Amino acid sequence: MANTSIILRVELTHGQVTFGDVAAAISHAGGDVTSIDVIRIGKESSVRDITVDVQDSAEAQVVSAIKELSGITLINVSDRTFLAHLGGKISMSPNMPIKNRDDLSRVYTPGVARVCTAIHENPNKAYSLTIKRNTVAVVTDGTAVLGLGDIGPAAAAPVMEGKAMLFKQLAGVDAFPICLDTKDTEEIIRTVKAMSPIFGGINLEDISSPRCFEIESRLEQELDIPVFHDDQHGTAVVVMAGLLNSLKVVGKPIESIRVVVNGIGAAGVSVCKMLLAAGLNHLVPVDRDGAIVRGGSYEQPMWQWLAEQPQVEAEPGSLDDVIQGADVFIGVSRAGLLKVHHLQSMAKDPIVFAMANPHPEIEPEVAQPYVRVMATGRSDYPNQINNVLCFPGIFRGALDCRARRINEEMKLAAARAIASVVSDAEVNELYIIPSIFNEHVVANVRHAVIEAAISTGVARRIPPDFR
Ligand SMILES: NC(=O)c1ccc[n+]([C@@H]2O[C@H](COP(=O)([O-])OP(=O)(O)OC[C@H]3O[C@@H](n4cnc5c(N)ncnc54)[C@H](O)[C@@H]3O)[C@@H](O)[C@H]2O)c1
Ligand SMILES: O=C(O)C[C@H](O)C(=O)O
Ligand SMILES: [Mg+2]
Repeated sequence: MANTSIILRVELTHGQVTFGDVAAAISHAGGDVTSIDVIRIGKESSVRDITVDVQDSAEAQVVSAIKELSGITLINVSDRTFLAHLGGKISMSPNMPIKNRDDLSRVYTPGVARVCTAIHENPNKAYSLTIKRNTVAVVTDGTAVLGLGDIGPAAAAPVMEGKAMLFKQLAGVDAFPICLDTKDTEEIIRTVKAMSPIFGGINLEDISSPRCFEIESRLEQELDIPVFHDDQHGTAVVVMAGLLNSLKVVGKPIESIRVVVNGIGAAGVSVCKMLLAAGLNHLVPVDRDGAIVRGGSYEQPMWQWLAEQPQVEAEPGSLDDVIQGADVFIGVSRAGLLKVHHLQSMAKDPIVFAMANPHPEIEPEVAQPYVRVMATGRSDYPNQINNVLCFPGIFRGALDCRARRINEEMKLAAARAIASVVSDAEVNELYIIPSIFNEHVVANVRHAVIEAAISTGVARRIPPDFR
């Protein structure tokens, strides 16, 4: 169940109520007091900020429990998550101060003109003389934002800003959120191409399927910088990493397991492709109308591609049917679709990756008694399978070696690099995937990605540590 942290600003009238009464009321209503700040102490009353951890569902009870006490006035309730978003989460800052006319004439007219001319004469110099070498556009149209669906470009911005923060903090990449007010495939392609000169890479984010496949493949063909749809490949890379380690826990080889992937959209298609490339022999892709079966005929080209793969099962059925006997469930669909009776019908030692965000296909507390390995996309449970483990390091590597594209070899190398951060001695049910704060993740992914880029001939520069 999700926890929120709220701050209650209260005025307590001395002699009528004690702080102990307030703490007891909060605790009784399901909240957990984590800190108290005194804002003002007066003769008659005092004002305090009380920070309370509370489950989403109990927030209203905590607030009304406070209101019911006598001798206390609730001045304000603020939510720390909203406070963290005030004014946006990122900003731009110059690399040097402009202190005098001399500085001005170098960074701006007239000095800048010589630099412009140099780039005009040799466009490659854009990499050494502009932000292109380190800048990624995080592009969305707001049509598949987390599992919230088509909420539009403005509402998508907090996710894109969050991705930009993570790019910078984890990998030093300067990423910029671009939220486009169009859902038209051709217009998105045209716009991204038109703005590409300043960027060293394009991270497509939260664009719904099937348009995302066409947008990505066209941009990949038409641009000479890496284009990477994070929800497809970032997710597949991290799922692969988590699965490699989970299979060690349960002692099953990938060749013999049966995997159900629920939700064959952007993330699901790429997850299926990567599983097949890694040697999976029994795959059941499921979308809203049930299993996508071998030999079936589908309008959506990627579903049709799946229907032509020999490892995809031919037996039709709903999730209820096909989950029976499955070793692994991978959910990249919607909240709440997986039930306890599904888990009970799976093979021994079930592995469940319920990755819909922000609410998984099944809540971990509910699933835990029936599964051997449980993972979600969220940071507040163990085993966070989230594409944030991939995109910072993969772009760090691609930018450092000026890769033309991010190819399959680079993705597989990234998956193995993430998995290898957890050693065989460490791996267990609650630790199949490293934390995003593990300092080895980005470094290992970067290294593996550059190595793969060099060996497959897509690197246009050999970074100093590889010479
Ligand atoms: N943890 C992660 O790193 C991560 C990464 C990417 C996506 N996700 C999550 O996965 C989900 C899907 O993301 P996406 O980008 O692929 O979106 P998408 O819109 O491209 O795909 C979602 C798919 O789920 C299918 N679906 C809807 N209802 C279904 C049902 N009842 N049964 C089976 N399938 C159903 C849709 O038809 C669609 O094909 C979202 O919740 C997203 O937050 C998580
Ligand atoms: O944004 C995330 O947390 C992961 C993923 O990109 C998603 O769309 O859910
Ligand atoms: Mg996403």
